[in-house]
Amino acid sequence: MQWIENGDLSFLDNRGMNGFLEYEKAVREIIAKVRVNGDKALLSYTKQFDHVDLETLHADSEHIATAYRDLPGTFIEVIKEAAGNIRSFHEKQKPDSWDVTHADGSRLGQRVTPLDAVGVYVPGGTAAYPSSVLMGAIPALVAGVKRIVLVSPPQKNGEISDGVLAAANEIGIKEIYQVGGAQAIAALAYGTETIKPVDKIVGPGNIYVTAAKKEVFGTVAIDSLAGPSEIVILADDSANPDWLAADLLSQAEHDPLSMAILVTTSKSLGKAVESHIQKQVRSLPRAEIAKKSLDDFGKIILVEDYDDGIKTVNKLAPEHLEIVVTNPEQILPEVRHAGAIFIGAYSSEPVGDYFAGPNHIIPTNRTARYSSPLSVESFVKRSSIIQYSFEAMQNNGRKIAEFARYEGLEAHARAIEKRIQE
Ligand SMILES: NC(=O)c1ccc[n+]([C@@H]2O[C@H](COP(=O)([O-])OP(=O)(O)OC[C@H]3O[C@@H](n4cnc5c(N)ncnc54)[C@H](O)[C@@H]3O)[C@@H](O)[C@H]2O)c1
Ligand SMILES: N[C@H](CO)Cc1c[nH]c[nH+]1
Ligand SMILES: [Zn+2]
Repeated sequence: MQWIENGDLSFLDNRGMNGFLEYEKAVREIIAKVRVNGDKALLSYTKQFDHVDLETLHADSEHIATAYRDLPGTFIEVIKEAAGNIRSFHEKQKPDSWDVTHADGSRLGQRVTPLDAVGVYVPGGTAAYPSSVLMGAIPALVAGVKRIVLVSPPQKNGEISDGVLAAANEIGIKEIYQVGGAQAIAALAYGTETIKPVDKIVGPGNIYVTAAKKEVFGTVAIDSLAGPSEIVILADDSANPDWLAADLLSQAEHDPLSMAILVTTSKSLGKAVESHIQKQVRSLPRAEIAKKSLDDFGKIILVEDYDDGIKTVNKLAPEHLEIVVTNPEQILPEVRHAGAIFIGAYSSEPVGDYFAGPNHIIPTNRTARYSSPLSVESFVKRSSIIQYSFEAMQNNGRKIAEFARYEGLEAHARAIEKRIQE
């Protein structure tokens, strides 16, 4: 991990969307081929990139039954409980339609309607993510989306992961295709013989998936350009270095491009966290990924005091922020930019990844400055309702016509004036 003791955060300039450029050409070609060759291109790319020769794009419905047989019953219970927590949290986010009738009889309002069809991308290249099935699809279910399509690449054994299928089945998602990468995004956006297009694509994925989402944006909506996972921990001497090391590793193990950062007022804590990381990383199955991520992007940033720490955190605008200081409640109101904020020693980041209820699809790459975690809002749209009465038109028509004429739009003015009584 690199130590930063002079407040220099210029490393942030090298993250962000710059990396997309080198993948854009490859991804454009994949999308173009899917548009022309449909299912045939999906099957051929799955063979090329996932090394699986599929007979069908549909997830095998018999496999759902065997997935249940092969998974431990305790894990199914955990999926059910996590799904319940995620559903309850998202139920609170439901936006309401409203309208107001004024004294002159005019009615103004806002009507909220769910999207018709959405695609949920569930990553599956280097690990399977049943948790992302729950996080991607439950807010869509709560919003009332009728058609939810799940895509995820087949695993090395040639099939979609048991856990992904079981999680989808638990929440009633039936339309599932075993295809991933940029080709899956192209299919969701433009449609193929088997996969009918959707209106919005959500969910995280690797650089190919994200570059493809950027490319199809406009034809469909997307949730965000979610980059590799990030964690920032703001800690003082009161924190347990062994636990902090474990939390930093939890995100470093996702991807060699993940970013794990400790911001601390205590040099001795930093040193202790560093040595715990070295001890812990060796025994991790994904040690190589975690090591690469920490070597390339891991940082220990030494700050003068809490104020300096908060300023640093706000500049980093991380996906996940843990606040592990003596009095975290004092810090919380000062945090302006962070996707999810975990408070105190027991709120370890994986609590949010799997179980607590808030969504784990969260803005990365400093986009927490202006965007929010995936939510029920992501799956609805609003229509404005405008109903003018005779009286409202007589009271306001002349003002509207004046505004229109100022803009040089005579037809607008006349449309209004036809309705005004002399
Ligand atoms: N933000 C979140 O909520 C969240 C959740 C889970 C995972 N993640 C992130 O999602 C990512 C998952 O990545 P992954 O790779 O494991 O799975 P993935 O499903 O995103 O990508 C796998 C696909 O990439 C395509 N691909 C691989 N090599 C290619 C190549 N050379 N050319 C073209 N296409 C290629 C293949 O089609 C393959 O199916 C990680 O970065 C992880 O951190 C984020
Ligand atoms: N931490 C990831 C988001 O950055 C989400 C996740 C899924 N499974 C485990 N973790
Ligand atoms: Zn995680």
